[in-house]
Amino acid sequence: MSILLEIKNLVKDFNIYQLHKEIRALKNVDLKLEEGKFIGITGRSGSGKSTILKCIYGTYLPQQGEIFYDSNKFGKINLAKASKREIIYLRQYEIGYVSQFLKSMPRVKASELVEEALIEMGSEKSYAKEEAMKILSHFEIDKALWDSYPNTFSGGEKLRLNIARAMVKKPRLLLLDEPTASLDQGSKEKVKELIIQLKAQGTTMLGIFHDLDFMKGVCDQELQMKDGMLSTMKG
Ligand SMILES: Nc1ncnc2c1ncn2[C@@H]1O[C@H](COP(=O)(O)OP(=O)(O)OP(=O)(O)O)[C@@H](O)[C@H]1O
Repeated sequence: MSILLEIKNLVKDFNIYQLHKEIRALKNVDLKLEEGKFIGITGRSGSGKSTILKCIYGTYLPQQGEIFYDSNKFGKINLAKASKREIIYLRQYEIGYVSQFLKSMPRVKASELVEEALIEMGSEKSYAKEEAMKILSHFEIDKALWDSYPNTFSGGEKLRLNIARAMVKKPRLLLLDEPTASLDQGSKEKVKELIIQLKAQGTTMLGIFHDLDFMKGVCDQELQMKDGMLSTMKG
């Protein structure tokens, strides 16, 4: 199996200027993710888990280290040094990110939000509509809501919509930032089913989960984050 993502010696500091303080959120993090595999990261709040994903997704720029991603379009690319244009391309076509928070757009209906994710990738409108309907049904988002604006949705509905939008694209690499944090057991199971399906279709995943039971059976490897360092789970 080939390596899809390789992180070497990643360091990320945050400067809190008002407090004249510097936080080292990531301390020499290394990670290797094989194509088609799913690595799960656990760890205490504030240990640096989200920061890793945000560095990969290009939201944060690390101070040191490399994030090699084997892109379809660009070949092996260091995401820590990629241009804005390259990051935008990769977000559109290859790398997905699901967090607990929905980035809804004003006056875009729930179904359109999902359809647009596919249209952006070049899908036909009719195909996008069909796929959007399938995934919204899978996540049991009430049909009455499909034509509504998500800013009025409940937290759980927003979250399920967010997951649907990222997963419908079947990205090559999917980053999951505690996507099930505030979901009930039934919705968590739906997410799990889709993760298993996506994996079977070849999506590689790196995810953060607090719920260790959820990770069982879906992750190929579990890593633990502690004080900005990543290690293999024991026991
Ligand atoms: N944008 C930022 N500016 C300043 N400090 C930040 C920023 N993002 C994260 N940090 C700090 O970096 C550290 C790691 O944060 P991170 O969000 O990666 O933790 P986490 O393990 O994902 O936590 P949680 O499980 O609570 O989401 C924390 O001390 C946090 O306060």
